[in-house]
Amino acid sequence: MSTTQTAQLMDGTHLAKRIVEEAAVKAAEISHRTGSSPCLATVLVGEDPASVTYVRMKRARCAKAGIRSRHIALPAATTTAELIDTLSDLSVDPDVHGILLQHPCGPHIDERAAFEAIAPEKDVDGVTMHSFAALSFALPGFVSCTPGGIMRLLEAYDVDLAGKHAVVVGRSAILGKPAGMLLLAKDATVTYCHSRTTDLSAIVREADVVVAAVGRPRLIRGEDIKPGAVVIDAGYNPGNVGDVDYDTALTRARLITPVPGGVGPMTIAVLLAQTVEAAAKQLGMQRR
Ligand SMILES: Nc1nc2c(c(=O)[nH]1)N[C@@H](CN(C=O)c1ccc(C(=O)N[C@@H](CCC(=O)O)C(=O)O)cc1)CN2
Repeated sequence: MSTTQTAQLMDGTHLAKRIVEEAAVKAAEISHRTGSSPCLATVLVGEDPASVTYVRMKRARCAKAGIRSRHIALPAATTTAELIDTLSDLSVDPDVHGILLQHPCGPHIDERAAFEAIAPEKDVDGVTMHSFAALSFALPGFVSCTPGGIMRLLEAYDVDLAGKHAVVVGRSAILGKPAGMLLLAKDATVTYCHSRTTDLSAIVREADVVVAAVGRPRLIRGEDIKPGAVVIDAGYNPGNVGDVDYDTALTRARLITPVPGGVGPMTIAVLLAQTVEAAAKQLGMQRR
């Protein structure tokens, strides 16, 4: 096996920076024209260290872009009903334009019920059924942030998806499932793989585009990457290790997202862009 890198890296850090800069310009314009700056409410249940870090990163980037954030830290013992009350209050608060409920909330929480308490017009994280339905019908709406970021990366690197075989590994409601629907909307032929899939390797070997979105370090074997494929690694694992065996995949793929510096920064950039869009709409500056 050759150990020479053939893949071009898809630089999520660079593209995300550009998207955040654009969001900052729009946020300033909103503030100037309406006297009110966009505001994102971040809701965190418990103190899972990774979630604390992600929320901190989101708030720091909001601050840089001139987007206000209001943080609600709820104890780990919060019930589903209490969480729904908090999200319902934020949904009718005119000073809040976007709402983020950080996932995961803990095993005792009915996360689906909680997400549904977010008003669709404030669902800047694209997690409600309303947003998922809009995305599935290719209608305007907020997309789930990581899949939205993946699509922007594919577009930025001129990946033509029509007729391509896209294999999405993972079927979570906020990542795998919507990623597959967005790829389908671009005329890719989409195969979903999951924990009950038999012979994952055989399916991945047929993929022109692989989206790895399970959260299992190096699940996708580098040898299974078809030469010339596009590899999107959306796995979040401790220690910044992706779902793809990166070193080997690098020698076979045409394009690949690094971890870190690929899909992760794009997730936050899309969140900010959608928060600004939500604020513009709610403050009467644009129609969706
Ligand atoms: N409500 C949501 N919960 C979760 C989402 C989400 O989109 N909405 N996504 C993930 C985690 N996540 C954001 O919440 C996230 C993960 C990673 C990154 C990121 O930028 N990672 C960097 C590395 C970070 C580091 O150095 O520690 C990278 O990949 O370059 C951003 C967001 C689960 N929950």
